[in-house]
Amino acid sequence: MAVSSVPAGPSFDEIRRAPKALLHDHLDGGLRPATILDLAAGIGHELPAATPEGLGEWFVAAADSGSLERYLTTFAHTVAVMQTADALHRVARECALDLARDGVVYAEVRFAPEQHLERGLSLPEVVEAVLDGFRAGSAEAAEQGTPIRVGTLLTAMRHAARSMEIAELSIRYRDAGVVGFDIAGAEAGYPPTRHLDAFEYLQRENSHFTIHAGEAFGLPSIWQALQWCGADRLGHGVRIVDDIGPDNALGRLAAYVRDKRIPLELCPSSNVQTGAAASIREHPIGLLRDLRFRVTVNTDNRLMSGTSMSREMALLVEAFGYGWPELQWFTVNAMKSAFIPFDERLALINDVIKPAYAKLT
Ligand SMILES: O=c1[nH]cnc2c1ncn2[C@@H]1O[C@H](CO)[C@@H](O)[C@H]1O
Ligand SMILES: [Zn+2]
Repeated sequence: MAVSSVPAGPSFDEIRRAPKALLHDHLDGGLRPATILDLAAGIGHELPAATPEGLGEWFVAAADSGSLERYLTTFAHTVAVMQTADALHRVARECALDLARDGVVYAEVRFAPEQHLERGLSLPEVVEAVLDGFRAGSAEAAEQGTPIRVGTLLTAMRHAARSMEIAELSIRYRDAGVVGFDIAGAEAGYPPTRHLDAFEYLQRENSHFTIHAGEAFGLPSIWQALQWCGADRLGHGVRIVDDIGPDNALGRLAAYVRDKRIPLELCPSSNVQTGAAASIREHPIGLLRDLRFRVTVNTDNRLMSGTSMSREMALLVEAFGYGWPELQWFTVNAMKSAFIPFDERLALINDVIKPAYAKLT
């Protein structure tokens, strides 16, 4: 008797070799565990584990907390070792190399300059060290045959009061590698409208920004981010499903998000860890894709989730049975939603992404 078998989806290794685009990745959430150990030893910072494997496991377990607030406490250890120009340069260089090795051809990596001033660096020194590190890592990646373009987003912390300064910093460095602005941190109790002056300033400067919204808090946060602050994209935005009824009827906000093609920077593993989704299989990404929202797949924090772009895609292949057409769609969606100029986005889509997926499908 012939055994019929379901054709297997793309394997992890095939996904790794396919070009991918990443819009939501935190620099201080993606350090190599060995680098944290090395940098911590140099400054006498005490860590909860003594080996790279042990430390990697500690981050994932500690971040697996069911709450965004507890998840965010793990960043104390990464931010602590990123307080000198050398350390920032190293972390940024390694980030570009790690993403390139994972097959990411375009990445927007974000971090909060205001969190790196503990040992005397100024805000411009922080930004320059990171931009230099990305340049060095990207140049090495190109030499190794895995070219990557890295754009930087400057994040302001939503509980703090420096968003205007950080917005100005993003404009000062807009021609040197900074492609946009973001706000992050605990969501409940810190609505994005606290930073309205910064967003209005950025709009007047014809700049781009995304806002973490609809992750730990629901629709009001998404509505404010879009209709008060003017965000170009939503960091997570996963709770937009709260505005989708039975029979998939869209409420006015969900309809607006879909009609205006507002990009959703979805981060499946991170959402499971913070409790925004019960499991990958139950993650709203399946529904949002079926309804043709502008869905993108992202890592958020590779260290805290023990993940990579390839792993996030492989998890979706496993959970939802996706094949190359869906993975290409996510990748093109991300590229269309990037903050670099239109002609550069188009070049990556037409010259890099589409030809590679054409060979795979
Ligand atoms: O998923 C998230 N939601 C909100 N804030 C976050 C998330 N991941 C990281 N950060 C925050 O962003 C800062 C700058 O990179 C990190 O230090 C962390 O506090
Ligand atoms: Zn994030």
